[in-house]
Amino acid sequence: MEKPMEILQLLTTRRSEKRLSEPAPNEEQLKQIFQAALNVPDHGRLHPYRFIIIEGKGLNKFKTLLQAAVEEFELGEEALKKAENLAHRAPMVIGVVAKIKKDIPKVPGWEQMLSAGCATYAIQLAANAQGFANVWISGKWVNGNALRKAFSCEEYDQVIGLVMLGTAEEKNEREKKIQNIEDFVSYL
Ligand SMILES: Cc1cc2nc3c(=O)[nH]c(=O)nc-3n(C[C@H](O)[C@H](O)[C@H](O)COP(=O)(O)O)c2cc1C
Repeated sequence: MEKPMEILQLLTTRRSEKRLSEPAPNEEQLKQIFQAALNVPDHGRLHPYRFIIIEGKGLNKFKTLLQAAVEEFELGEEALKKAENLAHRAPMVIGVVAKIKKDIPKVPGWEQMLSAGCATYAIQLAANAQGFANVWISGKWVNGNALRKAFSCEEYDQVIGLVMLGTAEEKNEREKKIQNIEDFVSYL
């Protein structure tokens, strides 16, 4: 490990940012982000994740997919506005799909889902490490049929995240999240 203190600094101070503008990661920076995602713990080397990059004109298509989910689930006018805002909240979105195989006895679905979750977190950290801000969003629209189809989801797949990526408009200064480690950690 080259610079352990810097890594710890990132892990212990990371924060999400919801107000994001240009620039988003470029091709080289995205490669680093996906290399991080592809190196998470992965039982059976199943690579149970797929990533969909949404930027430029893709963001308009993304908006129609979110709006389709609002209609499909009858979420109402407010959700429609929320969908529109979400599609224009960041210059880039990475959709993360957990690719779940049901027929692998040694690696149940929950393990595959966790691997995909780790990959999503790795995307966030690798983006942070390169100076980009982000937030992991889900919402009811992740189950929308049109979105699932656009993300090439098969029957047991789950869209687990829409990672909004860009540059922080204003730095979100908040206190460290965990106040009392003792509330969460014990010895056997
Ligand atoms: C699986 C998952 C789904 C999430 N979905 C949403 C969401 O739809 N909307 C939202 O505002 N935050 C969502 N969050 C929480 C944010 O990503 C973020 O963690 C939260 O706002 C706390 O900020 P922090 O990461 O700076 O502590 C989700 C987090 C996870 C892990």
